[in-house]
Amino acid sequence: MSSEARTITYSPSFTVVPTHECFNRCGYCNFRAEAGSDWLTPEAARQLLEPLRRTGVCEILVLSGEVHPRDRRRGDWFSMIESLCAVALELGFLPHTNCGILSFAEMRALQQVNCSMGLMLEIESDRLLESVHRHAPSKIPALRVEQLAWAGELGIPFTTGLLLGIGETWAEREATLQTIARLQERYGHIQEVILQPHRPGGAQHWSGEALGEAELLETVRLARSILPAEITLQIPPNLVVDLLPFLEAGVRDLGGIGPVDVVNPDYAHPLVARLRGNLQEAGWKLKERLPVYPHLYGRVPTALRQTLRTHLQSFLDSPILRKKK
Ligand SMILES: O=c1nc2n(C[C@H](O)[C@H](O)[C@H](O)CO)c3cc(O)ccc3cc-2c(=O)[nH]1
Ligand SMILES: C[C@H]1O[C@@H](n2cnc3c(N)ncnc32)[C@H](O)[C@@H]1O
Ligand code: MET
Ligand code: SF4
Repeated sequence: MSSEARTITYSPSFTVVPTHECFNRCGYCNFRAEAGSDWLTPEAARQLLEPLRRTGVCEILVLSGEVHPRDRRRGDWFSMIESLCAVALELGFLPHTNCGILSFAEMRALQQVNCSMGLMLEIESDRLLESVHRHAPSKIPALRVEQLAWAGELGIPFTTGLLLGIGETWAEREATLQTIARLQERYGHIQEVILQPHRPGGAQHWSGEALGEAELLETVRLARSILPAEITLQIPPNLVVDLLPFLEAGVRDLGGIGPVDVVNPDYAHPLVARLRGNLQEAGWKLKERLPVYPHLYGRVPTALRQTLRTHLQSFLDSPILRKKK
């Protein structure tokens, strides 16, 4: 393999949670809280983000619980997320938002203040609406497929993925991957697919077990055989013991790495320096990337382009990327 092929990327990121409040109750969720839990104000967001300037963080990952589209507080919830992204941008960061199901107008509005966005397809199976997704209307597969198509129509660089080990069959995994491949063929906006193994935490209702690594590895191989080559496969490094077999099977990205994984708070992210060292010993080079992949830079709103260029320049200037003399 050429040295170029032995590169694996990650995004230096920091996660901000507008609210843990969510009207869905996914059986596997360790993140959600009941209505009435705190919402983040733009002032609090500014205080949180200000100290992160010039620390190497590029991406602000906005991950949120959801307020029902027909709830009278939906407008306020949406405005909170929009202003949070605006604050992040103003401070020189690049937002990537995954706040669940959006109306077409909401998605278009968030596009203006995000360099990419995301929504996990999870598993395209109506059967799961009787188990883990029984109380989660946002997880109706047809709704989520429509969201991915809307993002495509709007030309938003997009991250999606599968949540694995939630009671799905191999046929359902395959069908989910095929749907993503079909959407990509039509719109070309999907930059990466996360293969997210279910990991149990203290707060979830459902008592399912963790997905085994051998099965995850098999799924990576399946994904690589179904998805077009321009879609990067991502595995969260804090949810597997040994990354190397996954890299051999075609994983080329580790996603956002920051102080905490708010979705799986019991699983600490590895330290980047340590990860870099371990990967280097195995012949892999760990490299920073922005929340948008290079072939989609052209789809980033013009108002965000200067910030994009600034971060790219700082990558080029950083000592670890400087060429050996
Ligand atoms: O640290 C995490 N980052 C998560 N991310 C962050 C992701 O790794 C990066 O934001 C993207 O690679 C963009 O840079 C998600 C992004 C999405 O669009 C959709 C789902 C996730 C899920 C997680 C997650 O569980 N934990
Ligand atoms: C943000 C994304 O996090 C994933 N997610 C939610 N709960 C868990 C869990 N216990 N283990 C792994 N991933 C999870 C879902 O796929 C969601 O879409
Ligand atoms: C912890 S999940 C955060 C994103 C959103 N609520 C979803 O499930 O798609
Ligand atoms: S996974 Fe997302 S949609 Fe489901 S309960 Fe948790 S926060 Fe809500």
